[in-house]
Amino acid sequence: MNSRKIQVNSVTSLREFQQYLVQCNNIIALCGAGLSVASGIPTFRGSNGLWKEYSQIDLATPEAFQSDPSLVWQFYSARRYQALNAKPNKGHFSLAELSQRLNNNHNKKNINLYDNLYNKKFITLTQNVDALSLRANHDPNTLLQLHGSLFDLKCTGFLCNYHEENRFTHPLVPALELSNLDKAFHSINEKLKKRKIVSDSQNNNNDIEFEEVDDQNVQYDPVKDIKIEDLPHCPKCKKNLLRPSIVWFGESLPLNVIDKADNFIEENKIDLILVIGTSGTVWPAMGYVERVIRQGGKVAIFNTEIDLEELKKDGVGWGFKGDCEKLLPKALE
Ligand SMILES: CC(C)NC(=O)[C@H](Cc1c[nH]c2ccccc12)NC(=O)[C@H](CCCC/N=C(/NCCC(=O)O)S[C@H]1O[C@H](COP(=O)(O)OP(=O)(O)OC[C@H]2O[C@@H](n3cnc4c(N)ncnc43)[C@H](O)[C@@H]2O)[C@@H](O)[C@H]1O)NC(=O)OCc1ccccc1
Repeated sequence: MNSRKIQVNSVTSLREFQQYLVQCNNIIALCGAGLSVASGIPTFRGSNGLWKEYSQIDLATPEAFQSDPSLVWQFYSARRYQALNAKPNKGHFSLAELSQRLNNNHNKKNINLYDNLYNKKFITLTQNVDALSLRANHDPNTLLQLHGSLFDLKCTGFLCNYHEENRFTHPLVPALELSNLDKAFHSINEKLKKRKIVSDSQNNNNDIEFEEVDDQNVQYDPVKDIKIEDLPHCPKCKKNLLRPSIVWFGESLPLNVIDKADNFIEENKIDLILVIGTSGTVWPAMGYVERVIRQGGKVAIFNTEIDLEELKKDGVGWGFKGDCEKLLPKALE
């Protein structure tokens, strides 16, 4: 197939993609928020996307945590609660099944012949922090959480390397108890809006009047101002705050994760990268697609929004337009 010919959503493209898939030896899946939409987790930039409501800078940076750990903890505690109450969807399960099938074929009896013959390798690079791929029983050795997880915690102390995986406790501390998720997100939004108004007025040095909102008829509880001592603290050094072990903007990805991904790409000629439910705006995550294309590998995009021009320009391979929860099981069967 000449690389310029782009196939989108046609039966032929699906068959052609599947014929190519079975010939591939080394495959990568790069996932974004679109993969978890069917599990009820909002995207970041979609219509009611998180970063639509709030700016990353206010909540997903070390500076934001430094200046207002109470607000940032309430934001991540609410997302943790949301992810805890979510369930993996068929999109997560089809990737997990592929990881179990391809990576464990050495010691399994019931594998079909060609899987073993071709000794295939598959890794998933997820930008999602909701741990739903793990809960879908994806092979943990080949699932790389590029941006960390809502369920990993680490100490903020420079000299303390404490970290824990905590997938079940909610709330982590009584002060982070939240009555209603939407209300919690709404109140965080209100607080940031107010803060923005204040900062805008200061910048344009005009003083502002806040018409006092009498809270009782406003259906949301204002963001709590949780005292530092009531926030999650490190049980080891007993001094410093714990923080979500999430990669915030301006922070490096986990080095062990970068190394594993780099080694996989350097040691294997990657035949195919599945780009699933991501807007491709965050780096260095998107750099992996470029590296596969540079290696001569093909790209298959699964997204509700497919920009054909972009596809044509890159001459990537395939674009499957639609909900990845429906597309992936069919494409990877
Ligand atoms: C915004 C962007 C321009 N900024 C960056 O990329 C920055 C800066 C930067 C670095 N290099 C650059 C190069 C160029 C430009 C900018 C940069 N990168 C960083 O800061 C990175 C760190 C980036 C990681 C930030 N953390 C996240 N998450 C954790 C937090 C949290 O979650 O709160 S990023 C976060 O946003 C990203 C959201 O993107 P998507 O997942 O794609 O979601 P989005 O909503 O955008 O799109 C959803 C898509 O799904 C589709 N969809 C919707 N429904 C469905 C459906 N049903 N089915 C299929 N598809 C669907 C939609 O159409 C859409 O396409 C994810 O990565 C997510 O993890 N760190 C760093 O560079 O550090 C340096 C360094 C290096 C060494 C040492 C010290 C420092």
